[in-house]
This record gives sequence, structure tokens and C-alpha cells, in this order.
Amino acid sequence: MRKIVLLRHGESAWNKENRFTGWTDVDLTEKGIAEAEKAGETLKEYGFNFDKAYTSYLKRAVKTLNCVLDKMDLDWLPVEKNWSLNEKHYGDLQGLNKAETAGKYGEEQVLIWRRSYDIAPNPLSESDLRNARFDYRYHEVPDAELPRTESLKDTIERIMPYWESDIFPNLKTAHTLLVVAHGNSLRGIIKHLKHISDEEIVKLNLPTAVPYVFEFDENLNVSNDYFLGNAEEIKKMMEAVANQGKKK
Ligand SMILES: O=C(O)[C@@H](CO)OP(=O)(O)O
Repeated sequence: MRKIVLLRHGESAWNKENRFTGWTDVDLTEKGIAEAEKAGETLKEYGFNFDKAYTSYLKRAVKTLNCVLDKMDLDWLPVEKNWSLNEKHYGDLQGLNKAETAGKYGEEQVLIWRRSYDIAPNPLSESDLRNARFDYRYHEVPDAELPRTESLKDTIERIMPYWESDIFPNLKTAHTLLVVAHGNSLRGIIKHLKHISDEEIVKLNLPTAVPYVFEFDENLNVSNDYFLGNAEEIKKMMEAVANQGKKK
């Protein structure tokens, strides 16, 4: 049985402060580290063993992966990092508090910015120092490919070439792959794997650091998918993520 496990990073400093994060490279909180360690312990308990892992260029995902591998005694595992797995770029919303933004522009508008399929927030200006073109880690990425903002559709279009060329084909030879990324970059991958419609994807909110397992049949079609953990707790975590965009 071939499997891919998708894992959102543990709680970050800006998750805790309820700020739009996107490509901002914020660290994990203590709670985030504990969540990542628990994910590693859970995967070990369920007997998972990975052939290869993938993550983004953002430290909240990289450090989550490292905690998981440490807990599983898989520190040796080959890991590939790629900027294509970065979070959806949140444009000029990055840094703003989500509840305050809902107070200013309305909850409906915030839901559109957070969860709609093809509407992106306003872009960062070219001179804004937060623009990825000023960040050395992206120096090999052609400027035209570096986002200034993204909708989920843009994020999916950025991830899919990497998914199709580097991640998914490895399932032919590997049994189990691990992808540690972000709430929206993973929503994009899940939309693709489960053929979720543009309307339905609005409702999907991913909890931090809960392993989401996809099983594939011999033709590499998805045969089953499930979260590892307590269903009630996971539901509550998903609702809490959805509520981050509500006014206080
Ligand atoms: O701020 C962000 O980058 C994302 C993920 O943490 O948040 P949201 O759930 O609002 O898309």
C-alpha cells in the first residue's frame, strides 16, 4: 500500500497572535514544538516509516519536520526542501491581525481572502522590503515566478509542477512519503487529490500538526484518506482555525 502523509506545521508565533502569515518566516511556539513532537509520536505509534520527506523553505514547516523525524528516530531520512511548498502568499495582509481585519473589512471579506478559490489579497508593492525578491533564499527563482500575493488557485498552479515532477512520481518506487507544509499549500494539494470543487474547498480548514494520511491503490488513485487522532478533537481544532477570521 502506497501512502502520502500530509502534515501542517505546529502552532507558529503568528498563529498564536492570529496574524496573516503567508511567506513571513516566523518560528514555532513552545506549543507548536510540542504539537510537532506529538505528531511524530503518533506516526511512530501507528507504525509509519517514511522513504522520503518534503518541506517548504519556511522554518515553521522545516522545524516541524525535524521534530517529527527526531521523535520517529528517522533523523537520517532524505529530505527535499522546495519553495513551491511555501504557504499561500498573503500579499499586503501579511502581519495584520485576522480578527481586527474582520472588524475593519467584515468577516465575509476576510473569508474571501482566506478561503476563496480565486480571489487574492492586494499585492505587496515592488519596493516593500518583505517582497521575496529581496530575500537571498529565493535567488534562484525567476522574479516572474515569485508571488507578491496569491489566491488558492495561484498557489495550486505554483505547487503542481513540483508535485507532478518531484513528489508524486516517487510513489512508484517508494512506499510512504511525508509532506510537511502549510494550511493553504496543503489545502491546494488536498483539493487536487480529492477533486474538491472550487466552492467546497472554502469549507476546508486544516488543524496544526495532525497527520493526514492518503492511501493509494495500484494505479496510484486515492483509495482512502483519514486523519490520525481523535475525531472530536480534530473537528474542534478545524473549527478554531475557521473562527480565526471572525471579529472579536
Ligand atoms: O496566515 C496564514 O498564512 C494562514 C495559515 O496559518 O492562515 P489562514 O488560516 O488564515 O489561511
